Amino acid sequence: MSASVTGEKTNLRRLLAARRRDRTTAERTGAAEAIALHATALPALVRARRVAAYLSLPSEPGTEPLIDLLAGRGVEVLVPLGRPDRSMDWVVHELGSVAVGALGVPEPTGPPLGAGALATCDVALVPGLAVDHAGNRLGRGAGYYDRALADFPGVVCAVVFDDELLEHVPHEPHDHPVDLVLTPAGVFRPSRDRDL
Ligand SMILES: Nc1nc2c(c(=O)[nH]1)N(C=O)[C@@H](CNc1ccc(C(=O)N[C@@H](CCC(=O)O)C(=O)O)cc1)CN2
Ligand SMILES: Nc1ncnc2c1ncn2[C@@H]1O[C@H](COP(=O)(O)OP(=O)(O)OP(=O)(O)O)[C@@H](O)[C@H]1O
Repeated sequence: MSASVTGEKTNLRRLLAARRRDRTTAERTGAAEAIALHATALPALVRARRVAAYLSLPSEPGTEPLIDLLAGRGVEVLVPLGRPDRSMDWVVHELGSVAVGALGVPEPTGPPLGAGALATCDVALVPGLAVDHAGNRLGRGAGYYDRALADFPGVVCAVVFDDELLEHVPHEPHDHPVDLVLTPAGVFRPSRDRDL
């Protein structure tokens, strides 16, 4: 069963990546702004003192307006550094200190705090290619986030485009479900009970 789920994930990733390539700059810019707007009213983020975010790739819904908004409110924002062993380290996000890392992902250049810094965050904003109505998230297939979130005690919030909130996403036992989904259309609260 697991081998077929892995294959289903690969096929779905391909389809979603192709869809992302077709999005216009206007759609991406609009999505980034709308996501930040919805985040302003999200209680988990309003309460948060420290938030784990990520610096978006051009293909992803942009996180810059959201990070600026949080930082403007005095929230401390951490962003990840991918390590070769597929763990993530965390760095305090500061304007102007970003370089493109080995995976093509924008990465902070400040001092790393260690993998344990994630556990000190109230909310983790996580990238994904899709999320389903039960909160199952499809990532890039490297397992960075599933590994990091395995013992995360805070609120996990995925950020995706509207048409990436799907009825069903193939998932495996190691996949860490998300508590919330932010899309340009608003906030979605997955109901785990629907994954029957
Ligand atoms: N913005 C962002 N930062 C992130 C992640 C992510 O998905 N997005 N990660 C989540 O794990 C970690 C880095 N892991 C990654 C694993 C694979 C690829 C990858 O396959 N990149 C493609 C290009 C993807 C694109 O442009 O859309 C490639 O190199 O071909 C990238 C990052 C930590 N930081
Ligand atoms: N908690 C974990 N401990 C060890 N290995 C893990 C863990 N979670 C996932 N993996 C491994 O990582 C690989 C990729 O997993 P998966 O396809 O679910 O990634 P993904 O959810 O798409 O990626 P990401 O979590 O980075 O967004 C799999 O081989 C899986 O066994």
